Amino acid sequence: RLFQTHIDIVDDFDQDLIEQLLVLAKKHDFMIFEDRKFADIGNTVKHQYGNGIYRIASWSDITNAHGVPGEGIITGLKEVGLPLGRGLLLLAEMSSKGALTYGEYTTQTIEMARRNQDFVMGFITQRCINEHPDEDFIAMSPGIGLDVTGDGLGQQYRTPRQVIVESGCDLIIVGRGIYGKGRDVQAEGRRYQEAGWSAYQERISQ
Ligand SMILES: O=C(O)c1cc(=O)[nH]c(=O)n1[C@@H]1O[C@H](COP(=O)(O)O)[C@@H](O)[C@H]1O
Repeated sequence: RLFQTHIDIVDDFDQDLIEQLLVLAKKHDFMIFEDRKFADIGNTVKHQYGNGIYRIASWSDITNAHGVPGEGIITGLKEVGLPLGRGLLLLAEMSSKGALTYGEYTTQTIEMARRNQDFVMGFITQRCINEHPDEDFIAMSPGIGLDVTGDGLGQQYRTPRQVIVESGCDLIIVGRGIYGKGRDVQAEGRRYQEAGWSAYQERISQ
């Protein structure tokens, strides 16, 4: 299980929040994924990842980055994250309408990951990326919804079955489908977990 954070939108952030999060992660056995989407040159992201108020690398097991600045972004993040045993996801394909993450951009992003397998563990993607028998990049997919197909701000939703069975992804990332306005968080959490698990079982039984 994975808990995704956007730490920079917490209004009352302090170090105690991190301490509490780490206690919960241990108690309930989940990993933490700060969805920071780094996108700057290696030297800058190195500091954004390791320093500042949030010190993301000190508590987040996984983070993610765009390939747009070139491979230096991975090298910079790796300098900080590898000694701490962290992992990186590259954004190969985004879920939003009109996203520019396709074609040659996506191809080159995947090649960057292949050259950095000591640190890049997978992708944010809408489909399975693995092509070679020895590749085991994890494919994590946001844009998951059982009840709606969009949010009016460009987000596009597919069902767990479409993403896991039809597109071969491994993990679904669900936000407002679980905690959206008026939703019963526990019931929705179970509903999405069950939908994801049954889709996964269908895929591996094929
Ligand atoms: O990197 C991400 O997690 C991400 C990539 C992407 O292409 N699309 C996308 O929606 N996300 C994130 O996934 C989550 C989706 O939230 P909901 O649309 O509420 O389910 C948000 O935290 C987004 O920032």
